[in-house]
Amino acid sequence: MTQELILETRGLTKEFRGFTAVDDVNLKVQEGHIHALIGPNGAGKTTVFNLLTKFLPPTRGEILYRGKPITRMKANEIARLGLVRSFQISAVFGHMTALENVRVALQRKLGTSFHFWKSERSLDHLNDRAMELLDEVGLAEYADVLTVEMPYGRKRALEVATTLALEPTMMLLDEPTQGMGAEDVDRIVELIRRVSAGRTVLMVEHNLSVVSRLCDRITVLARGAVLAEGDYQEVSRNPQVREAYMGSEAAAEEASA
Ligand SMILES: Nc1ncnc2c1ncn2[C@@H]1O[C@H](COP(=O)(O)OP(=O)(O)OP(=O)(O)O)[C@@H](O)[C@H]1O
Repeated sequence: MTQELILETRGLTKEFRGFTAVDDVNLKVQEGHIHALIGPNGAGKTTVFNLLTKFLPPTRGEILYRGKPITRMKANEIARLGLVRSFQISAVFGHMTALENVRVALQRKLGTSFHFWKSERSLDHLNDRAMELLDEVGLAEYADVLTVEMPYGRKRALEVATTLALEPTMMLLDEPTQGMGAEDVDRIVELIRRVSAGRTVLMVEHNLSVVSRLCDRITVLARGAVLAEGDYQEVSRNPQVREAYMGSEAAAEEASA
């Protein structure tokens, strides 16, 4: 079996004024996997995600994509290499229809190619492709609906469609099921499974049932460092992982008491 790494971090560290939020993290994501980053509150998941997606510069360490350093590249540069962060809902335009939003994403991908705009047929082609992408995420019937009028779960699916427009090799998803009811969660799980075919996915996810259903490999962070790594069976049996989660639950209960 080939075990090609697509994304790797070496000694990734982020300090905020002396506080180490991410501490010497060596992450290895295998090509084709759905890989989850989990951990109790404050473990550093979001900070790692923001380092990988270039929202934050690391204090130390390296990020490699397909063996090449991307540590100092910008978000749009890594997107061109195929490493794409799913857009936030705030980046989807509410006053546009679902179809128009996907079209804008496709246009963004085409960017500078001026010749493209000269032909009526290319615009038709753009519409066809946008429709295909909507269909892929189960939103064909929402094509002409204004985004602002779409239910929350459907907006997240639209966000995935706009990400797919950039033809990612690897997708980075930040809590894709956050704030969703059970029905939407199931739909997004199926969607991620479907769009992960032929791709690699790295996701930060709080919902452990989602992680157990979807992920090939899981990295558990605690206090900024990697606490455990393995498949769901392995990490959920790990006593240190259980303790880290229980500790944080007890702390949360205490805080809300
Ligand atoms: N910009 C910042 N300045 C200072 N400290 C920060 C900053 N961002 C994050 N931190 C701290 O770094 C630690 C890790 O935060 P992070 O948000 O990455 O954790 P998380 O695992 O995503 O948590 P949660 O599950 O609660 O979202 C926390 O203690 C947080 O307070």
